[in-house]
Amino acid sequence: GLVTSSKGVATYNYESEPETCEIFCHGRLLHTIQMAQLYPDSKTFVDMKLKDTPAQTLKAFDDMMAAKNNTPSKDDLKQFVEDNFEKSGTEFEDWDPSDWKENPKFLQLVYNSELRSWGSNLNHLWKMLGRKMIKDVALHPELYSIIYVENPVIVPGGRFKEFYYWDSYWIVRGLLYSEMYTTTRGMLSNFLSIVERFGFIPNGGRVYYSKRSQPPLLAAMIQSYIEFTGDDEFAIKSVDILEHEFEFWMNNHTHEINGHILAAYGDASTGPRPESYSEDVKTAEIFETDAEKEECYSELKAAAESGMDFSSRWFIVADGSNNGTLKDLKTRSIIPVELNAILFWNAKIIAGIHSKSGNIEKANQYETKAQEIYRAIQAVLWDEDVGAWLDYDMINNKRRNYFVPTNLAPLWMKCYNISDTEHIASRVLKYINDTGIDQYPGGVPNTLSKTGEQWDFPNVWPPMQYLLIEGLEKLGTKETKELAYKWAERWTLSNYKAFKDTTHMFEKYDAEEFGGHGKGGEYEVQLGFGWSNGVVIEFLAKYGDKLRVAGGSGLLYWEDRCGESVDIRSMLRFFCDLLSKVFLIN
Ligand SMILES: OC[C@H]1O[C@H](O[C@H]2O[C@H](CO)[C@@H](O)[C@H](O)[C@H]2O)[C@H](O)[C@@H](O)[C@@H]1O
Repeated sequence: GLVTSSKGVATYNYESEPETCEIFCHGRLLHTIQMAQLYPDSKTFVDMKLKDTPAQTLKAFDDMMAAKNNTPSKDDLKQFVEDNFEKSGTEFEDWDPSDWKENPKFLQLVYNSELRSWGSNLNHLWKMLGRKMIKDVALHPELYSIIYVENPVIVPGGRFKEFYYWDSYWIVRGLLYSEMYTTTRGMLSNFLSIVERFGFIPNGGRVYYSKRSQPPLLAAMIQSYIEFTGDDEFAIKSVDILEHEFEFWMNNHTHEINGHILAAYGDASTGPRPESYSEDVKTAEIFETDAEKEECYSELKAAAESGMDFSSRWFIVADGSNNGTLKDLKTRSIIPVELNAILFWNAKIIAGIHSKSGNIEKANQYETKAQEIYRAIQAVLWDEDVGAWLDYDMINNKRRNYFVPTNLAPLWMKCYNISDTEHIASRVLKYINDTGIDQYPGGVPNTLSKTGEQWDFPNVWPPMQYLLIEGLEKLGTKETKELAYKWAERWTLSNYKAFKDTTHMFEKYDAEEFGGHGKGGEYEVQLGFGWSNGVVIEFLAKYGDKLRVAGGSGLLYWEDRCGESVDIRSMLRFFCDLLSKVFLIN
């Protein structure tokens, strides 16, 4: 749906939506095909290309249904899909990024030759993950579920063949370290044009994602691009659109809590998620009325907007705890820490761009907005006793004291009283100690609840490790910096072990196993993988002078600590350590 101009109030316009939504977002055809579960992955169908217009396809569908007395067999439906759709993938053409470099400078910052050569592999992976759309998508958007963008994009990988909004933040940072400035700028221009078309950035680059977003990190991507290139002009030209996206969130996603305005995730469509249709129908089966089922679908889609689909983080049961299942999702009633910290960041970045261009009035206006969000976060979400910011439950009017890495998100964008740094650092370190999150060999788990959902224990997610490590690093005390390095080392070496064992980078990893990959949730773990590569490239660039594998600390060191894969060398080292201690004591 198009929206008002960038000077006006940003709002959804539900009237207009992409034409292929008739096929891929809602309606009888989508329902019938997806409920037949023709493919192991529900996303397969909604990524296909139409052979004829949506209207003709719907007519062919109605004719087929009539001919089969409205009870087609699975084979009839398979045949219908084969006759009327093409496999996905035809929307792309080969693309070799012209700005790709064999030896970006970050590689020279990596001391260890094994890790350097891995960094070079990761740099090569950008070529595998690049996607450029054929012009036919622009000429005939009514035949595709993919949203046309002019410039090639780097995608997450596996089943995720289109851009994903928040993934792109870590992808863009990796690309910047790889010095792929043209590709980065192209991706940012795509996003800016999408805000102009949709009023906000959809969850991913498909029409079926077009009524929900993801954590709004475009301003932060532009800030990263400026940091690396010094291209202030690009930011100044983009600032109206950044304002538009910011106002969209503030106008459509906010709630008043104790006199403060704070945002929550949501969604503006009806029905199950098209890409996981039968899964959502099954989850909602337990509800009797259509209205209750619709509420359940909205909660599922709001959780998808958060990027953490799915997690006990969003469960609220009758006693107010998180001890539930997907039927207990109450995402829309929870004020999430990171979303508000990101909105604070947006306002700060916009203020900074205005002050660069000399628009002091606008700079002050956005600085004031940032301060309002900061005050709201401190008043409603910061918990002095706990030592962290906590999500807020609007049903029970209380903070939710459950560990999620995002409880420390404000450290990442310095959304706290800087003159209070020492105090915050000591509270936060105590929180880390109290929650026991530092005890896992494969990284900090997303939550401490084991539900089988992919954003719960024991899965560890690259963007969350990044957020924690960056936050601790920015806090800047000796202890927090040491912990940041320890976690960065563990993360990088665990990813390296997984890569050595499998030759793959994974979308998520396993807290309980050094070098183990994640699992659970509604689809198989994906390979590729955009944000994983981006995070590791940044850690190699930042910490590569200290990181070591084999011989020194590295893999052996971490595996010893996990009590797994203990080999002869590490056993010897253990006994040597023990002997030296005995001699020292005596
Ligand atoms: O198909 C199920 C869900 O898949 C996506 O979510 C997961 O992958 C995304 C791409 O890496 C990532 O951004 C998200 O955090 C993951 O949970 C998609 O974003 C969901 O909307 C979709 O329902």
